[in-house]
Amino acid sequence: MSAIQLENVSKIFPPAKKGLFGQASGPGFQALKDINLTVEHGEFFGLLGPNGAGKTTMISILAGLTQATTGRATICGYDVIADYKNSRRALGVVPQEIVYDPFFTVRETLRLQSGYFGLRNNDDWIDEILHNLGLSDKNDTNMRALSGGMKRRVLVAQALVHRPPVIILDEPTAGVDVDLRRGLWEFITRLNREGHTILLTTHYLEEAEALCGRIAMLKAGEIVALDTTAALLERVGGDDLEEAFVRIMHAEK
Ligand SMILES: Nc1ncnc2c1ncn2[C@@H]1O[C@H](COP(=O)(O)OP(=O)(O)OP(=O)(O)O)[C@@H](O)[C@H]1O
Repeated sequence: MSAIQLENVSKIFPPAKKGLFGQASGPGFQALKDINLTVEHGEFFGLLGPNGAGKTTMISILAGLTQATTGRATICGYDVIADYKNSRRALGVVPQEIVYDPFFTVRETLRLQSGYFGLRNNDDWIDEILHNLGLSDKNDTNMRALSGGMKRRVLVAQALVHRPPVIILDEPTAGVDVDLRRGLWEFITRLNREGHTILLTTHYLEEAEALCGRIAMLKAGEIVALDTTAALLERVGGDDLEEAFVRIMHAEK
């Protein structure tokens, strides 16, 4: 049983409705085309692709936030639709968008998140997460009083409160300073060493090159490369992953 599995997953977003009677304005948009992907337990996996390639759509399907039009997705063997509760329990997602409740402090936010998973007395683990993300001194700070980078740290913390075996990070280092980047990657690498499966999307390709054992590249909803980072670099050539990425994205199909 794999950590993450997508079998023949396609996603067509319905067309926007317009007019008095809400007529469909077009054929809809195909964001994912017949995706087959397996991530094994313990992998540090990179999902790369240009803006609009379909990365967030794929993550939303795995998190049960968007339904695939066709195909099937599982987390630790749990179907993301039929067995939503178990699949969601096995997964921690750090979303790309910064969303938060402005009425709570950092600790209250994390206690609330723990409550969603039925976890009481989770403060020891919350303390450890806060420490590792450099947030200990923001414990009692209201969410709206945090800087953008600090709010992002809280999103990471929220994804980890229930100690999920699979962690998906959707561009977690966008807009965060060098210190947090380093701290965050140390912490995530440690979690990976302890057995957590990590799926990361990022536009910082040097981060992906340093961290990910295997990489999938998405282009216009299709997987155009899938291999170990080392094999990709060797096969495509170039000095680094950024050059390999550019070559793959510009290659004719
Ligand atoms: N709710 C929606 N309705 C219609 N189209 C959508 C919807 N959500 C996403 N799309 C379209 O699907 C495509 C894939 O979007 P997605 O957000 O998955 O890309 P991405 O690879 O995560 O991009 P980025 O790197 O910019 O975050 C885009 O063309 C986007 O406009």
